[in-house]
Amino acid sequence: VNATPHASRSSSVSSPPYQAVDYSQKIDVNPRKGTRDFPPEDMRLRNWLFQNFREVSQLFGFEEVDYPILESEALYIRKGGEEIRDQIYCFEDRGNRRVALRPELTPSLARLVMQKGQSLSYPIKWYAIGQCWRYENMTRGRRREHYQWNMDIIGVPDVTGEAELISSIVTFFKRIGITAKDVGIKISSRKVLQEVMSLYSVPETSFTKACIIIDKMGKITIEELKKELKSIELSNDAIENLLQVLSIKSFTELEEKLGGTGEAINELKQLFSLAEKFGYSEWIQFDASVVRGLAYYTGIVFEGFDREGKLRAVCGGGRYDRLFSTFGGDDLPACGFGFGDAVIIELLKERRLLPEVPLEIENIVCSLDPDLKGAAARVASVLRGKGRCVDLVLENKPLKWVFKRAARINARRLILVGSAEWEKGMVVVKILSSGEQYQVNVDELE
Ligand SMILES: CC(=O)Nc1cnc2ccccc2c1
Repeated sequence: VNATPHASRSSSVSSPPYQAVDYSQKIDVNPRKGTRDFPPEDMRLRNWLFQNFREVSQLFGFEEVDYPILESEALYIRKGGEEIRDQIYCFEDRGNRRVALRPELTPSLARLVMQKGQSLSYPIKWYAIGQCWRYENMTRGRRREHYQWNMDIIGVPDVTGEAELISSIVTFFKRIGITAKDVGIKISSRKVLQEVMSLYSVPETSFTKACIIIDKMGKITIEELKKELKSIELSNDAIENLLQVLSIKSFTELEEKLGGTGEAINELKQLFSLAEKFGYSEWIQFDASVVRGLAYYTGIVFEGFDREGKLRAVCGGGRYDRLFSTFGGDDLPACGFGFGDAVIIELLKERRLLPEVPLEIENIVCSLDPDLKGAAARVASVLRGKGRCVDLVLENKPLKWVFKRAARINARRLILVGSAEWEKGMVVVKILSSGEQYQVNVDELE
C-alpha cells in the first residue's frame, strides 16, 4: 500500500512493511502500551538499581554477558503448559522466520553456552541485566516489558551453587537497606513433589505439568487447582497427598511424609546448613509450596517474598539440570535466578527506602561577555580534561538565568569567565553553597 499524501495515519494497512502515514498529524508521543520511557529522573533510579545489581555480581566474581533481545521463537516452546508460553511476544520477520522478543534470559544463556561448547572453563558464573518482553492482553493492564537481573552458575552439581546464589540475593537486599524483617526467601525442592508423586506412581511426564499447575496455588481456587491436576491424570489420592505435602513448613513434618533419607530432604538440609555458614539463616525458610512457574526447574527452587504479603515475588530461581538436553545438547548442572526491576521498586516505596538520586553536575561555566564564548569553552575543556563534570552555558544568558540553572543541576561551583580577569589569564570561581568567591589561573583550575 503506497502512502498517498492525504492518507490519514489511522488507516489500517492490508500488508506490511509500513502504515500509510499522514505527516501533517502529530505522532502519538506516548510509549506503546505496557512499555516505559526512562526520562532522566527515572533513569537515575534505574541506574542506581542496576549499579547495585552489578556491584553484587562483581562481589561474587561473576562475569557480565548479554544476548540479543530477538531470539528464535523455538527457544521458548516448551512442554509443561507455562503461562509465559501464551504471552510470548513473537512474530514472523521479513524473512518469514518465527522470532520472539525474549521473555526471559535463561534460554539465551543455554544457547550461548552450547554455542561456545568446550571452549568455556567451568564453572561458568555469568550475570546479565536485560530487558524481557511479554505480550498479554491489556485487560490486566500489566507491563509488557521489564528488566531482569540474572545470575547463573553452570557446572556445579551440588547445592553450594544455590547457596552462593541465595547469598548474592541477600547481599543485594542488605546493600539497598532491606532487612530480613522486610523480606524472606522461601526455599523448597521440586524433588519433594517428585518423591510424593512417585509414591502414587504418577508418570514422570506429568511431573513438570503438575509443578506448573501447583505454582498457580494462591492465584486460582483449590477446586480449580484440583481440576487441573485431575486433567493430567493425577488420582484423587495423589492430589490429596500432594496438596497436603505442599502445606508442610518444617523438615520434621517432611521427614514424616517422605522419610529422612531421600535426595530432596538431604539437599535441603545441606543447603540450610550452608546458609548457616554463609550467615543468612534468618533470611530463609523451608516452604514446600514453592515450585516456581518455569518448566525447566529440576531441584532446589527459591523465591524472595515481601513479608507483609502485599507484593508479588521479588525474585526467584532454582536448579535446572535438564535445560541443555531440551535444546538437544549434553546436560550440564545449572542453577540461577531472575530478579525483576518492578517489584523491588514497589517494595522500596512501601518501606520508604527509595533513594534520592539527585542530578549533580559539579561545575557550571559561563562567560558574561559574548566575545569570550571561546574562552569559556577552553575553560570547560581544561576542567573536563581533569575529569571534572561541566555544564557549559552555550548561549549568551544573563547571570540570573545562570544561577537558576546552577541550582537545578545542583552545581557546586560557578566558573565565570570575565574580560578583566581573562586578560590576566584568570577566571572567577564561586562556591555556590557558601558564596565564597576567588580568582584562579586557568591552568591551576581543577
Ligand atoms: C511486575 C512486572 O512488571 N512483571 C513483569 C513485567 N514484564 C515482563 C515481561 C516479560 C516477562 C515477565 C515480565 C514480568
